[in-house]
Amino acid sequence: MTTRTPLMAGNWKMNLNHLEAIAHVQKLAFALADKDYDAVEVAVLAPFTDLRSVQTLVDGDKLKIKYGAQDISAHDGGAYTGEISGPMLAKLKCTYVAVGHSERRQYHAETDEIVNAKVKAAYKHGLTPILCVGEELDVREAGNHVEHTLAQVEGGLKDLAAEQAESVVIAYEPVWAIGTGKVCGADDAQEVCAAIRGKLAELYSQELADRVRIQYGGSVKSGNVAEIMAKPDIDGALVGGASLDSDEFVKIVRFRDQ
Ligand SMILES: O=C[C@H](O)COP(=O)(O)O
Repeated sequence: MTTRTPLMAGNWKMNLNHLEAIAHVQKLAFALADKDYDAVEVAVLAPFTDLRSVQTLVDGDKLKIKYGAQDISAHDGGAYTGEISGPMLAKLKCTYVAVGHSERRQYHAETDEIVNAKVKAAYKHGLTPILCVGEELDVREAGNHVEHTLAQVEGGLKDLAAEQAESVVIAYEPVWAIGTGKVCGADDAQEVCAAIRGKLAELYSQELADRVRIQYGGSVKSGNVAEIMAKPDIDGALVGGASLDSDEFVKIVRFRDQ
């Protein structure tokens, strides 16, 4: 049986300046112990302006917390005002980068083609993409949520070789459950996460599908994380709001105790 180490990632979104980021990571580092890191991989996805500060802290104190960015340019460099490239993130020793978050798709018109180009840019520079997928409320109400989400998975991974796809992290985030306090039921989340694993098996192989970590995201808190993590195809959480509270995020990391 394949064992997948759960990945608990805090997506800070556009919160915490670089000083607040240092204080926040210090609190996490103080609270988390080796036994936590043995059981769970812990990561923070910080705003670009925080990454150097987070890197300095993590390197300096040899912290086991991983970190990454919330977006990446599809381009390696050049005249793309405001963008941040893969080489820049790699230089900051980022491990992860979120790609195709619904807020990027919604507010920045990111299509599956753009998301696919960003996933490829991440791999090109040694970063692990967290490919975010999930349906809007009207799609769920119409009963098309599985089909919609699987199309995003396929679009995001288009033309990727198995050697790359085997390390991808997929975050299933139903848009209607993000920041709303409305959690997708654990059974409903499991239904889609199982379908995503099935899609990976179809695109690549069952062996590869069994190795890929699939997270759930959308109003995850210490009070609901255990139920979500009990589902066989859910291997972690992408946590927004609750990751800004260090005590709450530590409880989420320790989901087995909740
Ligand atoms: O990336 C994280 C998700 O958008 C979830 O955000 P949330 O936990 O605030 O609902």
